[in-house]
Amino acid sequence: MNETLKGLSEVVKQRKEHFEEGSYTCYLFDKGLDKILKKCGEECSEMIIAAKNNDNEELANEICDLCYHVLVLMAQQNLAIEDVVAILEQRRQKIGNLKQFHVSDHNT
Ligand SMILES: N=c1c2ncn([C@@H]3O[C@H](COP(=O)(O)OP(=O)(O)OP(=O)(O)O)[C@@H](O)[C@H]3O)c2ncn1[C@@H]1O[C@H](COP(=O)(O)O)[C@@H](O)[C@H]1O
Repeated sequence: MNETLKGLSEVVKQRKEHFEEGSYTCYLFDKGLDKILKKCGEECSEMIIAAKNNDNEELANEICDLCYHVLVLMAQQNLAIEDVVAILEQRRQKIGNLKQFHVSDHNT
């Protein structure tokens, strides 16, 4: 798993366990699920607009905002990043195998 995402996920989980003055993450946990969901929706819309405007610098920044808020959502719901990555990995292997199958199918 990517170290940056893993590190950020750890910080977010720590913020859920221990209050820290001035922490935006603590502010989100304090507000609760509705606020976190609202922020995920908002950041998702901003990502879409950045893509529509063909602004890749803005798009990258909005994707970062969205990833951060999704990590907060996962911590709020007690969903471990490892569990999400495991599903991605299963899909990667399954789809990789399917492609191999189709290629060998064509060659026979
Ligand atoms: N990656 C992020 C990150 N991305 C976005 N944001 C915050 O998300 C907010 C989104 O901006 P908006 O203008 O949409 O929202 P706002 O008007 O500030 O706030 P709302 O009232 O709308 O909630 C900003 O305040 C950003 O600072 C983040 N805040 C924190 N992190 C990471 O989380 C770590 C812990 O941060 P703290 O919890 O603040 O210590 C940091 O070191 C960073 O690595």
